[in-house]
Amino acid sequence: MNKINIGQDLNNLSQKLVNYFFKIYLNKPLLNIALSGGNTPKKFFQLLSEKKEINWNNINIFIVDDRHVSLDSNDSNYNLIKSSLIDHINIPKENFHFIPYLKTLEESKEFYENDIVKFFNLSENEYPNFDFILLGIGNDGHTASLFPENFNQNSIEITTVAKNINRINYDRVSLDLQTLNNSNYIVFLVSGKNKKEILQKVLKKDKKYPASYIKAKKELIFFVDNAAY
Ligand SMILES: O=C1O[C@H](COP(=O)(O)O)[C@@H](O)[C@H](O)[C@H]1O
Repeated sequence: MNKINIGQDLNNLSQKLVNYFFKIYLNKPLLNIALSGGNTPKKFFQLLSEKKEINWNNINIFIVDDRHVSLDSNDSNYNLIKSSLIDHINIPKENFHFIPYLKTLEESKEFYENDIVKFFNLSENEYPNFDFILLGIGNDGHTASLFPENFNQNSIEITTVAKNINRINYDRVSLDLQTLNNSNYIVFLVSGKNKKEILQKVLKKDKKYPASYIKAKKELIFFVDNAAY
């Protein structure tokens, strides 16, 4: 049975999500989290940055996925998370782990994966265990950068790439399915009437869509507004 938390609108939903995140933080003030980009989480990031009770020294922030694009581009998830959250909180520079824009997509992927392996001190065949992951759902059922075209439910990689998919503007690097599913708390944040149809399909676990494969170790919860539900 899906856990769903409904908000009147995106503002109200984002505040509910801050409260949810804060409860997780109170239980475990040392957190390793991964955040998605896109438009939907901006309000959540702003409200989270205003939560003065959070000591960001004890939180490490990773990025769920990013486009292979310069970091100052408006299409960069790094840029979005930095400008709407990181720039407004007191967090040590080394606590923000992002996907660098290197010469090739493969180099960016390798750099990020090495960063994860080192940070979590992983042995071979181990996955990082994030405490909290924020995900979105695209209209095509993608989540992170796991699109119907590049998604492989049997992949054993920590990170993956979305490459040469004609309908998307940029190639991308992403946390892969096993990494996402090895996380404790996963939230899907979904807003707006254009997400209504795909949300119902993902809630019914329609296997055509990568978002339907997400499971969490402790809790998977959908934060949705009235328009999307
Ligand atoms: O492409 C992306 O879009 C999804 C969904 O974004 P949304 O604004 O429509 O919720 C996002 O989760 C992902 O990180 C991003 O790269």
